[in-house]
Amino acid sequence: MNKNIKTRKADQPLLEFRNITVIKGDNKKVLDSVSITINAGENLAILGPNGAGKSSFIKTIAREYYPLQCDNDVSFKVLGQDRWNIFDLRFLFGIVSNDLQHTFTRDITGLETVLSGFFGSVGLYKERLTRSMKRKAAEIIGFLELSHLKDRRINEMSSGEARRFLIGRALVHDPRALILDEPTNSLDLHALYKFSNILRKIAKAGVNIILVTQNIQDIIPEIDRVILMKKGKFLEDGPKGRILNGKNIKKLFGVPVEIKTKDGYYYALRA
Ligand SMILES: Nc1ncnc2c1ncn2[C@@H]1O[C@H](COP(=O)(O)OP(=O)(O)OP(=O)(O)O)[C@@H](O)[C@H]1O
Repeated sequence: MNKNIKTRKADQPLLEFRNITVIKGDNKKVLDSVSITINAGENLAILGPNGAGKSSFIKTIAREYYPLQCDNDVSFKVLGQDRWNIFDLRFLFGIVSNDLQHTFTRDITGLETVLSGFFGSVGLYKERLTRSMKRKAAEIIGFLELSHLKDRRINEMSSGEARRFLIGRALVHDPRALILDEPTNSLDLHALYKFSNILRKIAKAGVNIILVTQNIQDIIPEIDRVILMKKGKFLEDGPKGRILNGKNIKKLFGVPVEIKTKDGYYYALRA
């Protein structure tokens, strides 16, 4: 993978949110006074049950959702800056969500999917492709072990394959962090293992991973920090070994579990 894709040093935190509250629908606090600092170079997971507010948190990073500004002590900064051009911000964070995947239903090949990342479009129209764009897309596709599928239409791929192409699309801009929203949804065991290995490869190449999930076993060994989220709030935030215990997981999902670890992965077994 291109050296540029490695983490670039930043003297500011990648993201600094303080007291972020987002209200949606019928006065529902989808985020309730959330505070978090993410430093450059950190890999983290946000773990929580359905409806915890995980996707809303990602939408707030992407500025699809905006926080209330009722309090002076609200911070909504990315790389030390409050104001952002929305496109710059979305290229800074490579966001791959199930919503995005649902927009890729047309006859777009894997290669076109990745190339469309340069334009923030869904597939290619009359965009001018440069040689360096083509070179970079081929490099990323090779890195993600997808070369054999590059000419296949995305709507004729398995969920796992399509998702990897969407990750490729997000990587064309050398994002500071790759934000993945429930990336293992609908993957079978084989696809899950494959996906996990590819994610580890991306993290080892120096791309920071922000993984949002409801499955403990999605947390790859390269992720050290875990945040537990429920009802729009962050309940716990810290090193994985301290946070992932039976008591916390019961608090989160309401079921008694025993936590086991193997080869750097964590598993919740019914207690
Ligand atoms: N635009 C919106 N309008 C109304 N309610 C919303 C909106 N966005 C989110 N919500 C509500 O906020 C809560 C949190 O939703 P969100 O999708 O962020 O949770 P989640 O943790 O990602 O859940 P899941 O794991 O099921 O995807 C849910 O109750 C959801 O219905």
